[in-house]
Amino acid sequence: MNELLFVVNPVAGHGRSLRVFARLRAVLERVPGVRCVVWHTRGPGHARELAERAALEGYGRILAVGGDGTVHEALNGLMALSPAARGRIAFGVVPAGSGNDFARNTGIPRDPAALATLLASGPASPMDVGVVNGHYFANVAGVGFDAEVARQANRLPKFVPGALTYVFAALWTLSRYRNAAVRIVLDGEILERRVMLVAVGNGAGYGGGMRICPGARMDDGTFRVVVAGDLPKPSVLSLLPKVFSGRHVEHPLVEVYDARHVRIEAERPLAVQADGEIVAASPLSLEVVPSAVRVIGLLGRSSDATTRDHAATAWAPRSADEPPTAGTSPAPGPGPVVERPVADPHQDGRVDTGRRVDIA
Ligand SMILES: Nc1ncnc2c1ncn2[C@@H]1O[C@H](COP(=O)(O)OP(=O)(O)OP(=O)(O)O)[C@@H](O)[C@H]1O
Repeated sequence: MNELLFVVNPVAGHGRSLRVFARLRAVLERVPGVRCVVWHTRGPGHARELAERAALEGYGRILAVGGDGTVHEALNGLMALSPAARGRIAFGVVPAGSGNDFARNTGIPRDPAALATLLASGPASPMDVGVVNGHYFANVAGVGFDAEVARQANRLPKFVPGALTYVFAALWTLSRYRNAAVRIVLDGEILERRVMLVAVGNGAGYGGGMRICPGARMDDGTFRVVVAGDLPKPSVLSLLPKVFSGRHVEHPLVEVYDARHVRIEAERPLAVQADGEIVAASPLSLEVVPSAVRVIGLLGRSSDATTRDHAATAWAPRSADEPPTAGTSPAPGPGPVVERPVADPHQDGRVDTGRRVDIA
């Protein structure tokens, strides 16, 4: 019997998650040999506990039902396990939140029939996980304007729908935000800048489809770091819509780097967001845990394929022992599962030089 363990956040997506899950479950229950086990979260932080417990109880396919906050919590639960225990688990998401950027970044289909097939029997591939000041994240961690937007978005009334939450929060924050002087260390290379934000992407997007780190791949062992410099407010306003296509990186004050280890110090304490949750204040240290978990989805088919491919043409060549880049990966899509062991976050001590990526 193929047992799927669902960790359902009943309040995600402003309560939409229960309806989304009911539809999916109806499809799954018609699939021979599949059994759904459903655990509901009871409050903030509970998804973390449930995901860890599910793994310890031996469930092999663990699915978070909710948005990026639920994924973030469940992922942190899995990262509490040993690499060997994590390696036995296929983790996935049923997108039922407001933003659903993890689902977007991992190419999860919206159609319930396609999703049911993928969750029940689709391949699981190794995915990197980021860690910032001890908190694991799947998509993007950041400091500066974006973290302030996340803080405001989390405080907005729940009737504001989906991506609009972030647009409202961004406009509100813009009216009062001041850029900050920061020192950024990218794999040993130091940058000193006045910035609007620094976004460190394991995945490409956040905020309901904003491709803040276009070209980021969750399976390449590196972060894509976007440093948005001392942009005046009118430029921010004109750049905001471009973030949805990833074209903001063409602005001369926006720099893009690849790095595995990042440290950021700021002139004043800045809130740090990871997957849209405020997790710390600056200074912050981030590193990639390569192939940390196995995820169900089509990692090579993230929704920013066009921008990613555009960016990949300018990537610096890598040495033979490095993971494949976007430009050298095999064609994305279902196929043999690549079985690589999951990594121990404390064993990847490699330090490399941050690479500037010329996007324009
Ligand atoms: N039973 C519960 N009651 C109240 N809050 C909960 C419960 N279970 C989980 N939560 C909290 O709900 C919050 C929102 O969940 P989540 O982020 O998944 O949905 P969302 O905000 O709609 O989606 P997104 O993050 O993609 O915009 C999380 O921060 C989580 O801690």
